[in-house]
Parts: sequence; C-alpha cells; structure tokens
Amino acid sequence: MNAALAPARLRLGVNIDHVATVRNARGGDHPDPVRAAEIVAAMGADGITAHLREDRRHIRDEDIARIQASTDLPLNFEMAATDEMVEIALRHRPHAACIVPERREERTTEGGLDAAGQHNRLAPIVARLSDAGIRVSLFIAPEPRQIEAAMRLKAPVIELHTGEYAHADGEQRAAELKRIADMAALAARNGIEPHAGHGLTYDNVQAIAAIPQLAELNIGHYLIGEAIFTGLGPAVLRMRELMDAAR
Ligand SMILES: CC(=O)[C@@H](O)[C@H](O)COP(=O)(O)O
Ligand SMILES: NCC(=O)COP(=O)(O)O
Repeated sequence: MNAALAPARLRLGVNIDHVATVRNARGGDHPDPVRAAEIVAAMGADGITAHLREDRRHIRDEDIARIQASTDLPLNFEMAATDEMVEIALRHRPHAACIVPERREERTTEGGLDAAGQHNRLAPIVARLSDAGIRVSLFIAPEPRQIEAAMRLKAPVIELHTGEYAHADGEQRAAELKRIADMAALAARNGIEPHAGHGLTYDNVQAIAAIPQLAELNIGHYLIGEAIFTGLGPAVLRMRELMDAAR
C-alpha cells in the first residue's frame, strides 16, 4: 500500500439497521439498536450508520435521538431525498446525512442515487443540510457522471455503492473493483471524500479496504448476521482486523 496516498485510518461505520429489523419482527423493544450502538462504540468503531426508511421497516423515528444520546460516535443518517427526511435530519442534526435512493418495494438499497438525473431536486436539499452544518454524502454508483454530479452539487462526501461488486464473481468482480477504485480516485482528485459500502463481508472487504483513497466503509447486514453466531463485539473486531490488514 502506498502510505502517502492512504488516509490515516480507514474508518469503520457500523450500520445497526438490522438489529431493529429483528426487534420489529416481534413488535417489542428487544433487541434494541441502542444497545448495539453502545457495543459498537466500545469495540472502537468510528461511527454509527442508521437508515430511517420511509416505511420504517427497521430504524424508527424515536431510535434516532436515542442512538445519538447513547454514544459519542458520529451518526451517519441515511435518508431519502424527501421533505419529511430533510425535516427530521434538521431536527436531529447528525454528523452526516447520506442521501440514498429508496423504492418502497425493494428488499434493500439496490442501486445508487441518480445524482446526475436529479440535480434540481437534490441541490436545495444538499444546500439546506450543509447550511445546517451536516456533512452531506451521496450514495452513488461508481460512475463518472455521478461523481461529476456530486461535484456540481458541492457534496463533500460520496459513498460508492459496493453491491454490484459484492454480488459479482471472477472477472466481473475484478471489473467492479476497478470501477470503484477508479471512482474513489476521481472523487479524491476533485476534493470529495470517498466512502464505500453495501454488501461487504469478511470475504470481500479487503480488496475494497485496500483502495487508498477510501476514508470510510459502512457495513451492516453481514456484521449483524455474524453477531448471531459470534456476538457483535467480536464481529466488529474481526472486520476491523481485516480492514487494517488490507492497508
Ligand atoms: C443504504 C444502505 O445500503 C443501507 O441502508 C443498508 O443497506 C441497510 O438498509 P437496507 O437493507 O434497508 O437497504
Ligand atoms: N451504506 C451501506 C451501509 O450502511 C451498509 O450496507 P450493508 O452492509 O447493510 O449492506
């Protein structure tokens, strides 16, 4: 690894949404994503990510303030580009707001935000959040036109969607990895801090973690799944270890 290119430490943001998915399956308050946030903080993770979906299928409104109160870690609030979500973000003022695409019928966030095609809709949202001191991130596919759109929108951060990479094999995976590496470099050259996430696992994280320009990975579903078998603390530590070994 070229130490001159790599940010000091690749941050790990842990997405705790799917603790809430399990909680909601029974309609009660166990397992509590706040307890997960506390464990994640104690294990030395660098941030908490939570996605308040429009349908509230996992994280709910009241979780946001509780998560913020439970740890000093920065909260990366994932949100759709809607008036409702902007108001919620402005009320809670998280460290960062990551604007994600949302389709109610999807199983998960299947693709990146079309920042290039939605400039006029996104511009006032990015401006309002930024004016409130919230660090805006755009969850986009690793495509040059989306990076260029992020530049036009003056977003300080992008998060590259790694789902296609995670689902690909062989040559296709290598091509996806190259796309992510190239777009991380393009973003960094243009003053945008690149992050990455979605579908990352112990098996596929290292090639992504080795991309020198990336400053942060956000990882959730796999870690929460592993936590069932090993506990959340050990799962976070193992992911951290793999990330560190890749740099
Ligand atoms: C935007 C994103 O990738 C995360 O929010 C993560 O996937 C967890 O939420 P979903 O599984 O509901 O998409
Ligand atoms: N933005 C990606 C994220 O927060 C975590 O995605 P996943 O690991 O749950 O697929």
